[in-house]
Amino acid sequence: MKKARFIFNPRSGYNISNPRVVERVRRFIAEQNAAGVLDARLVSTERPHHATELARAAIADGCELVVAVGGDGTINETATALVNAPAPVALGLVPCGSGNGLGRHLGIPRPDESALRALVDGTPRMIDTAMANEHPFFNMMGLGFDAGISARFRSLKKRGFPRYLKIILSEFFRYKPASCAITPLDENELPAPATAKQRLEAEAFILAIGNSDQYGNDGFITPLARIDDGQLDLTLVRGVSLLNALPLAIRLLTRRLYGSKKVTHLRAPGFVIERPEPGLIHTDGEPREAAARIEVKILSQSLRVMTPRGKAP
Ligand SMILES: Nc1ncnc2c1ncn2[C@@H]1O[C@H](COP(=O)(O)OP(=O)(O)OP(=O)(O)O)[C@@H](O)[C@H]1O
Repeated sequence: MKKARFIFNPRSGYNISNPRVVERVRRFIAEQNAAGVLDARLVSTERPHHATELARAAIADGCELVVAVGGDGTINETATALVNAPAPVALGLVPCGSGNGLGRHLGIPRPDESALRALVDGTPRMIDTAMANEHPFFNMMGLGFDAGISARFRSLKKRGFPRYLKIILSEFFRYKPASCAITPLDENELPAPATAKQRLEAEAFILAIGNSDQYGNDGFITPLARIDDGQLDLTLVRGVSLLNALPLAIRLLTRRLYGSKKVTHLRAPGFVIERPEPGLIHTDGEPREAAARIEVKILSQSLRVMTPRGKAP
C-alpha cells in the first residue's frame, strides 16, 4: 500500500467553478484506499505557499506520492518540497488551473480519469526543474509583458481563461518593452564560451525561459523545449505592435514562433539576465519581485513525476 497525500487548492481556476473535481478526487481516494492500493488522504491549502508546507509534512510522514490538485502555481508550491527528494517520492498531477502548462506538456491536460489513473498505474519519469535566483520553477519563468499579466491576474477574485484573455488585451495597450542583457551559461554556470557571442542586449516585449514548451492553454512560447534534456529554452520577443500581434499569436498557438523575425531562440543550461533595476518576474505564472540581475539555472533530472503510460512527450 502506497502512502499518498493529495494537496487541493480551492482557489485554482478550475476548482472554483467545478466542485465536482474535488468530489471525484475524494471518491478516487476512497476507492484506492478500499482496494488496498493507496493509503491516502486529501488536505486543502489555506493560503499561498501552504502547499509547500503540506508537501514537506507529507514527505516527513513517509508519503511516496504527493499529488497537487490545482494549477501551475499549486504544482510549483508542491513540487518545491519534492526537488531532489530521495526515491521513491514522486509528484502526481491533477491539473485544475487556468492554463495547466506543465500538465499539458506531460500528457495530463485535464483533471480527468486518465490523470487519476496515471497516479496509480502511470510511469514515473525524472524531469528537470529550474531556479530563477531563489525561486524554483517547473514549467516557465519570464519577465516583461507576461510578468505584468501574472501580477494583475493574481489580484483577481475569480480566475479562469476568459479573465486571462481580458487582462492580456488591456495590458497590451499599456506595456512598455524592458531593456535587458542576456548571457547564456554553460553546465558549470560560467558564461558559455562557445555561445558568448550570443550575448544579447535587447528591448524585450516578452522574455520567457521554458523548461516545458508552453505557458498553458497550448500557448507554445518555447516550442522546442523538452523537460528532460538538461537545457532551458529562451524566447525573446521584440517589437510587438497592433499590426503584428495577431500573426505572432497565431504562431504562438501553432508552434511556429521561431519563424518570425521578431523572435530569437537560445538554448543553454542557464542564463544571466541583467536589467537596469529590480522588478517583476513570474515563475509558473506567479508574480515575484526579483533583483536587477537574475540567474536562471537548470537542475537536471531532479524531480520524479507520475505520467500516463505511453504518453511521454
Ligand atoms: N486557500 C488559499 N487562498 C488563497 N490563495 C491560495 C490558497 N491556496 C493557494 N493559493 C494561491 O492560489 C494561487 C493560484 O493557484 P494556481 O496557480 O493553482 O491556480 P491558477 O492560477 O488558476 O492556475 P494556472 O497557474 O495553471 O493558471 C497561487 O498563488 C496559490 O499560492
